[in-house]
This record gives sequence, structure tokens and C-alpha cells, in this order.
Amino acid sequence: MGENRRVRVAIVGVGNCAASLVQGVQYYRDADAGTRVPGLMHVVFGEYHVRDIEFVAAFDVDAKKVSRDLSEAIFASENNTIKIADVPPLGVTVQRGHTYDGLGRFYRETIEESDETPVDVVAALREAEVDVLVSYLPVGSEEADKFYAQACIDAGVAFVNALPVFIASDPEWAEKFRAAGVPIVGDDIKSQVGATITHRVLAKLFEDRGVQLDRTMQLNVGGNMDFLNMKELERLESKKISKTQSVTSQVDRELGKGNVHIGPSDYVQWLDDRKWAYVRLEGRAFGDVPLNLEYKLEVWDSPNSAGIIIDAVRAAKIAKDRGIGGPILSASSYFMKSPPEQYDDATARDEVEKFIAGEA
Ligand SMILES: O=P(O)(O)OC[C@H]1O[C@@H](O)[C@H](O)[C@@H](O)[C@@H]1O
Repeated sequence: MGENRRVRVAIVGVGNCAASLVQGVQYYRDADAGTRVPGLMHVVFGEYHVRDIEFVAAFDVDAKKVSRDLSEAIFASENNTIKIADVPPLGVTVQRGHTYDGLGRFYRETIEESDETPVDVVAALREAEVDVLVSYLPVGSEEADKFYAQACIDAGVAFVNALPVFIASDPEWAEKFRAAGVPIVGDDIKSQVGATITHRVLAKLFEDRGVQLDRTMQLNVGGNMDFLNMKELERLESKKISKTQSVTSQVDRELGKGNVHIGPSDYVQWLDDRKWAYVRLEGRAFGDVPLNLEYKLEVWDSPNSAGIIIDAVRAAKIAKDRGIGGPILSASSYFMKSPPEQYDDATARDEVEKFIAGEA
């Protein structure tokens, strides 16, 4: 196992999701490789234990985070997720990244942008010998996300695209990564047991059991910066597309646009980093008799995605080790809402296991 091998990770966007990821690596440092550990799908993924993940670079634009050690920046500014671990100083200073369209109206009203000069990201990635960059930019940061994607191509760094900007699922970008021999896992993180995967699985259950799904909705509320940012409607276009196609891909028929409503619904400050999803599926069962299913999911949003990123990062590293470039279809499909190819989740899971075993 990778005792001597490390996965050198950089993060862009030191928000709640990054906070959960960094704490999680600490939390599971001593997890027993031979047992099932609550909260993880894989203690060891390929040759890599969770503790083999090492943070070596980080970028942000928030004045309260830039120039601080990553272990402090994860608890700074508007970050408000649940604390799961103490993180010792990491010796990684958050560097001033490029803003581009990263800060929407509500970010600008809430945080102070660093007045430092943005660093040369390609040089910084090379200097830190980064294996994998995780992009946690705010939803709607299309230009900024593409800038970091290109930086990864230029620096030969694998890219895990956690937000709904279409890169792995865009044929032209996918080809760029393939041509450069650089792996990418994307797009848009699908949480461990989150709104998307539960909704997908139930839509598929209707389908598999012969119940015709006629109408469905998924309303989401939360109190983190993601939800505040998405009050700016233009920024959440890609998010709605990503979440919707993730669910409708599990149904063989066209549901008709007016019959599906899936998206972020409102910002409720006192929820902090909790996210509540209200989901309803309406269908017709035997004899066209109505059948409705409604549930509410309550999660802490950021730890719910961190366990998936921990696997996505290691999948990207394995691909890099094996010299595979372009989108990793199995990992993208299981870990992301908008992969280049949609499989059902059971198939995607099997494909990931085959990928780990070197069979796919
Ligand atoms: O719970 P879901 O639908 O899988 O969504 C998960 C993730 O979706 C991302 O787009 C959000 O920015 C994350 O904060 C969130 O955790």
C-alpha cells in the first residue's frame, strides 16, 4: 500500500467543502485499512489510503484566507460547516488565485477581496509538484473554472471539477485533456447520500418497477455561501441543468419540461452549512392508479461531498499513474452529477471497482 506514495493535492476555493475535505483527511488518518469505516466508501482506493492525500497548494481570493496557513483558512471568513477534526499547521500558505467571474454579487457584498496580486498558477502547480487540483469555485464561475482547467492541462496536473461548469462533459474540453494526457473527473460533485443520488435512485426504482413517473420536484434550501451565491439567478443556470439531467437521465422517457422542477430554492441563513431537500415524485402504478412519494433529506452539505472527493482525487491520481488522459468515465459517472456518460449508480459503482482493479 502507498506508505511511501503520496497524492499531492491542490485546492482552488477554500470554502466549506475544502474545510470538510482537509479535516476529513485528518479524521481518517488512522482508519483501519482492513475494515469498513463509517463515512467512507474506500479506506484504501487502489494503492492509496486516505492519509496518503497530502495538501500541497491552495488558492483563494478572500482577504481573510489568502496568505494564511490552509489549516487556519479552512475555519476563516464565512466558512460555517461542522467541525470534525483539529488540523495541525500544514505548512501550506493559501495563495492569491485569479478572480475572473468567481465572485458574484452576494460574495462581493459579503467578503473582502484580497488586494494581493494573483500568482502564476501554472508555475505554482509545477513548483508544488501537484498531482491533482480540486476545483471548489463558487457555482457560476465559468471563466475562472476554465482558467484553472487550462492551467492543469499546461502543468500536467489532474483535475477534479466539483462545480457545475461543463468541462469533462464538454467534448472539446474532454479532447483537450485527452490530447494532453491529463485525467479529469467531472462535472459537479454528487454527494455521498445527497439530494441528487437519492432522487436518481428513486426515479430509477419507479422506472424499474413499472411505475410511470409523471412529475417530480426537488426543492433545496441551505445557509452556506453556495446558497447565498445562488440567490443571483444567472449564476445557477448550470447548476439547475446539471441537477436536472442527473435525475432525468435515470428515466427512459421524456418527462416534459413543465413536469420537472429541480434546483436550489432559497437561502436560509440559520441553517448554516446544513442543506434540506424536499423531494416529491408523482407517478402512476398498476391500472394507472396514482402513486406519490415524498421525502425530506437533512444533511451537512460539505462533509457529504468530501467523502466523494476523497475517492475522486485518488481515482484521478491512479489514472495519472497509469498514464491515462481525458475524462475518467467510471469515476465521473459515480462521483459526479454531469459526467460525459450517465450510468445508473449501481453500474457506475461496479465500473469504479473495475477501474480500481485495472479492468476498465
Ligand atoms: O446533494 P447533491 O444534490 O448531490 O449536491 C451536492 C453538491 O452539489 C454542489 O454543486 C454544491 O456546490 C455542493 O455544495 C453540494 O454538496
